[in-house]
Amino acid sequence: MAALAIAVVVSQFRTAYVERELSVKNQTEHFVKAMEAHVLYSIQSVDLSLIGFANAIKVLTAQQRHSPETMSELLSSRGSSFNSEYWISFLDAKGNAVATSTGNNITGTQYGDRDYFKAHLDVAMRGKLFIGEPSIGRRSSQKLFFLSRRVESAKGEFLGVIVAPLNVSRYVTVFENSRFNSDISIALVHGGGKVIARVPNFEESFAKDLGPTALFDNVRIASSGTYKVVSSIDNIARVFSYRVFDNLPLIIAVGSNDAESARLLQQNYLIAGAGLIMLLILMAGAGHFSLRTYTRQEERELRYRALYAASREMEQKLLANEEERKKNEESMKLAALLFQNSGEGMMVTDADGRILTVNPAFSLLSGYTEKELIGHRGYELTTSRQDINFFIRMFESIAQTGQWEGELWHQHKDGEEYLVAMRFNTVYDELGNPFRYVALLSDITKKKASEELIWRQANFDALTGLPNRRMFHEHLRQEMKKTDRSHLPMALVFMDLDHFKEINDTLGHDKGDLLLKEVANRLSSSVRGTDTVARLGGDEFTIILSELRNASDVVRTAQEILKQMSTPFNLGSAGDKHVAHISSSIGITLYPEDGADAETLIKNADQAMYAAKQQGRNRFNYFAPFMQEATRVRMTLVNELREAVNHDELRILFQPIIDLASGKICKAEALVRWQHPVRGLLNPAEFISIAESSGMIVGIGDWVFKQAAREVQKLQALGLPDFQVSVNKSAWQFRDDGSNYQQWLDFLQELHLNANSIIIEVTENLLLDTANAVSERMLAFQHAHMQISLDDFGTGYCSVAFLKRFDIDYIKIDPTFVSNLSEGTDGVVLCEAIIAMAHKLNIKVIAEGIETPQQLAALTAAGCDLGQGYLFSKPISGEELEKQIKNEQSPVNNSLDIHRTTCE
Ligand SMILES: Nc1nc2c(ncn2[C@@H]2O[C@H](COP(=O)(O)OP(=O)(O)OP(=O)(O)O)[C@@H](O)[C@H]2O)c(=O)[nH]1
Repeated sequence: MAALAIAVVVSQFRTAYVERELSVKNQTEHFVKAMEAHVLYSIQSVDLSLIGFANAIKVLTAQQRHSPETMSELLSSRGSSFNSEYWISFLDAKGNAVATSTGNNITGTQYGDRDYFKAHLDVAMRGKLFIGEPSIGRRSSQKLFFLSRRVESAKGEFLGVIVAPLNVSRYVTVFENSRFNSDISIALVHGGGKVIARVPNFEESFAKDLGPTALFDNVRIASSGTYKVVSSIDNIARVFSYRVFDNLPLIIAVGSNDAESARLLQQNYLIAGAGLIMLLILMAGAGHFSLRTYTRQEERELRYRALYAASREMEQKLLANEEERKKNEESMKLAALLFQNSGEGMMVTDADGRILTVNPAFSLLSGYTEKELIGHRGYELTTSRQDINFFIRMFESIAQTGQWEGELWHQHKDGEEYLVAMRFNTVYDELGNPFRYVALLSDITKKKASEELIWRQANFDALTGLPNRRMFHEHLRQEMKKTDRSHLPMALVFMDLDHFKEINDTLGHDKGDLLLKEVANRLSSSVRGTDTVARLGGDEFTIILSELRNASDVVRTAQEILKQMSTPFNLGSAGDKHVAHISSSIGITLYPEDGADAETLIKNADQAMYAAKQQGRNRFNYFAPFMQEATRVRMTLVNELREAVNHDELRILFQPIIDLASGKICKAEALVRWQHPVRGLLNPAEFISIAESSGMIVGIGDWVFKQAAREVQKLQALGLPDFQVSVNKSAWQFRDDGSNYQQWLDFLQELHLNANSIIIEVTENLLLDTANAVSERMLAFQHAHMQISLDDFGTGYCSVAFLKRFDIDYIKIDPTFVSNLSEGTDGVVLCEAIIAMAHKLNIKVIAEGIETPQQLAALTAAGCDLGQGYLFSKPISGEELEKQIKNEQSPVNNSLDIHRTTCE
């Protein structure tokens, strides 16, 4: 039992001892934490002010930085954010005080010897907080320690130190209030060894060097810990817990005196040694002690818990603030980084618009260094392209909204002008007055140029530089609106060059381009500067004659354009003379008379132009409503003709050509007809021009050629191996790429026909118009041994030289000459002359439109070789032709009879 009792007592004693030790340790450790939290919190809030001021000073001019008034104003401007426990001073790069937030005059006081000033001379301190050793203030005589930061320019140049001396008494008060037990000591110690604040015995301990004490022996081993030592300050044995602040040269040490506990502990030992009798009492005493110890423990625990809760709260607050501080610091760093490294130019000016700082991108943009720009006004960089009103509007916007955004021209240091996109923002002070202006700029010269290029490409014709169709439509709508307001009429002139395709074909596309450019120039100079000349495409141009005061102006302009277009164009250079002759056809519509909307107006002008073409070109035409009807009819006909080709409504007829010497049919001209379902049989005059303008002529021409070839095959098979059929080939077919020429030859081969079974009939004008491409095609036909016949001879201006040049086989005297053939008239003389000339050139002559025996007689007398006309036969079907030829081959021959009768 005794053994048991002793074991219980020892165990109890041990438990109490361990508990006490643990509780003292816990208590000091928690104190340490709480105090550290408090100190950190206070330092952090001061440091935030330091960072803010360091950044503010950065953008000041040197003059402002050295001005005690300016600096004092700046430093005291945030007076509300700190109280008398600390103040903020700025020391210049030599350690001389410039100004302080208290407003006291400290200018010139030297602080160059202070540890914090010396520390900041080293660039390694950039962006770091330095805590200086505690000392007595040089002017305030207060017990202080110092928080400080290096101040640099944007380029990293050392400008001085911003320092916050902190009165340590604030810590003394806090520490004192936190002590619930006079045994407890709390000390904040600088990493260099000196005591910043300590309770108790603050006065004696301030700035005392603890470097050689047990505290630093322990600090050198670990950043936190607990040890027991007799204090060198008050000679009391304490359990000390300490902790070195993270990243700061500060240590907090809390000591707890456990003398009373030690005394009670000793009692326990005595009782344990008094013997068994006393065992129960001892046990009770131990219990009592235990109870008392517990009670005191509980008390302490409660106070500790309260303190711990407060410290946790403080810790959490601190953590939150620390996070905020870190965030602030981060965003400031980020802002500084952005400022330095941004590709966008940045400029900060003071409230008067004087440049305080610019970033490297701005220097790159402007060509000026920051140094060269500081003190100047932002607008000095702009060019005269902006007028005073531009700046007035800009300043108004800034004054009203604090912002401005827009584009303006700047001039680079080298003189070159560049366009910038600029955003202006105002930074206000606490009173809401503009404090700084921040401008962000980027060079958009190239972007603008390419946007402009895209815009030009979308709105202007690349060849002539005139507005294109799109731009024209826009102008037209605007002008129509103007007319609606002014009630002054407006005319739309639609001009299309005549036979421009032939310029391309004969002179080449490049010369065609040159001509179009020159046309654009001539048009522009034929109208007023306010009129719009546009190129719709190809050889189509439009002119808007706006706000016409006089109706005759339109006629005069149209006439001037006709004149300008028919004046020869010199398209060559000095050594290469190319003169092109052309003309134009013009259609005119008036707004609002001829159309209420742009589309109608253009469509009607086009119709009027088309009518001018139909009437023979080189003329102008006003739009008239009947043209709409004509257009409608034309469109219907185009559609019907398309159907006609598909529905086999085309017919081919043959008009016999008679050898006047023998009176026999030796050739025939193939003539196309359209068996219209409603209108009956139509002559080519009624649909060929439609076929040409719609491009259907090519297909129709091929079809005619094949029908003619098949017929020749049949006729030759009748025993006339030299029989020939002529087919008309329009200028359109020649203008076409001519690719079907080889197909025609292939087709003849398929039918086992010689190429000269077919005669190609062309008109005089084709020869006149052609030079290269068309003549090549003509020669190609001849090369393949097809013969060429020149239709309508005498109606045009074909010269003898052309006849030779194209090696023409036949000329056909136009029916107008033949109808004039009565004895003694000019007609006879003309026919005789044509025939004589043709024979001289080895060309045979076919007279067309012979209707009377007299005509036949005159032509035969003049030596004409061949003839066709109603006197012999109307155009007839292939079968009828075959029949006639068969008839001829029989003993009774009607044609010959006619011939004989006539000749007799
Ligand atoms: N050189 C050149 N030719 C072009 C250009 N654009 C279109 N053309 C040609 O211009 C010609 C326009 O022909 P059209 O107006 O249809 O006919 P045209 O020969 O003038 O005859 P009409 O208008 O009936 O008198 C076509 O041959 C086009 O290939 C261009 O930019 N340069």
